[in-house]
Amino acid sequence: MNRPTDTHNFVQATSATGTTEGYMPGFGNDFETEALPGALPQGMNSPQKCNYGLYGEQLSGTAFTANPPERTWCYRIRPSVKHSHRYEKIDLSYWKSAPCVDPDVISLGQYRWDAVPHSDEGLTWLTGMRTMTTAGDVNTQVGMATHIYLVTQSMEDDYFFSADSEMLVVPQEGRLRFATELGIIDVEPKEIAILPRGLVYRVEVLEGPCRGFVCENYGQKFELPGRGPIGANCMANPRDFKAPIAAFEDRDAPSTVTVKWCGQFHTTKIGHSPLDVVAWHGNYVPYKYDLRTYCPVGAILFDHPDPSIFTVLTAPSGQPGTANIDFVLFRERWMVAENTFRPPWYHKNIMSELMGNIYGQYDAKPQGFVPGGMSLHNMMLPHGPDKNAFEGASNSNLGPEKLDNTMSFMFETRFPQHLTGFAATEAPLQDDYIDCWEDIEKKFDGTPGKK
Ligand SMILES: O=C(O)Cc1cc(O)ccc1O
Ligand SMILES: [Fe+2]
Repeated sequence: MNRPTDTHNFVQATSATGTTEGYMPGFGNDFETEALPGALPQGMNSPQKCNYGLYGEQLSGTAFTANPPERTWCYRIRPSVKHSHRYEKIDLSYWKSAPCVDPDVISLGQYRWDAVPHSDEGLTWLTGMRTMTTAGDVNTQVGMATHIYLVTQSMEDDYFFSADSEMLVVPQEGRLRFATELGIIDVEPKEIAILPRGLVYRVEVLEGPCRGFVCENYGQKFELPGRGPIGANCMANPRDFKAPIAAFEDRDAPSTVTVKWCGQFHTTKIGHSPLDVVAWHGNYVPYKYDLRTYCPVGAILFDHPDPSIFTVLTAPSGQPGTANIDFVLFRERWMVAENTFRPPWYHKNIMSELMGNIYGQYDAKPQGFVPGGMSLHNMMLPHGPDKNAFEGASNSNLGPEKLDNTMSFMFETRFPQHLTGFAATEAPLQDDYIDCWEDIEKKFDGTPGKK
């Protein structure tokens, strides 16, 4: 029943559906999985002695009394407290946390970047993380950071967890493996992965170089948005979210565990792989989601709805309806609205909008917003279609039109986003971005019906 995987001699459970796919379907489910038969206690969490000599350990991702509480019970070869050194601070100077306001940087502005290029330097998940913006405050667990990752090297005997954040990973190039305490998640472009706060993992390169975007969520976890009148179907469907089946390695090797904690990085040494959870059950899990399964709902007669209609996941704040972060997807879809200016309208927004292009062309910006590139339209800063998009969309024949080969996304937060020094000076900022609106002409001449 159990099958070893190709790397590091993992022993992996069989999936709930009896296949060897490696994942169990469902968002927010209470899962159970074991990589060795009988490793998971039944009917109780803390038997006096666990089978196989395993140690029971609970990972709590919400307050005990949250509604619903989220936690996972792990049955592991060694408890995670076993480490041989005090934590030492280490410097990962490109990975920033809020509050991070550089007095030499002006965050007020409309900004756009080309794809950050790879370098010759070998970079891992930790050394290759490049923070672009930060918002809120990591210490009070509100807000977020956005990063670009440039990864060419696997972590070998090095492991990581973030006590600060849940990480939403949006690959744009290459394939990555997240070997986690709870199992293995492989992702490639058009998929996303979510790594919960506190979960230990190692990141391996399956096919490099790898580039992508990360939203580091300091606040409450991402959840599915309320569906309101849309009802039970379409948008992101719960069954398309996949949690890994249990997989463990029993490996003694000098190893490090790096911890991100209150914006700082600390490392300790252990003598074994911490990916030694043989069985687990619970609802606090890493997961992946295939963006191609997102079923967009939109305007089918006239006008252009707010982009909240394309929300895949939302991380709530304490204020109902006002997210800490929304993760919004602009993917292939039909445009059919009659007598309508179809691209996004010109607007100012209290939320700040960080966008990334996974592939193709975005309708409001036919040029300049390139795959791997990002743009930032900060709190209350006007933006909208560039001159070409405006002219095209206000003069085209409005038959049904398929927007094909297009996938961009937005990390939208209630907090203003501050640029890092890297974003302002090292990343390929397009100095002429605001010129895309420069040639917008005055058409008004006092004549009604002017086109
Ligand atoms: O600015 C953007 O391109 C994102 C966006 C898209 C949309 O359809 C409506 C509003 C909005 O902010
Ligand atoms: Fe916008």
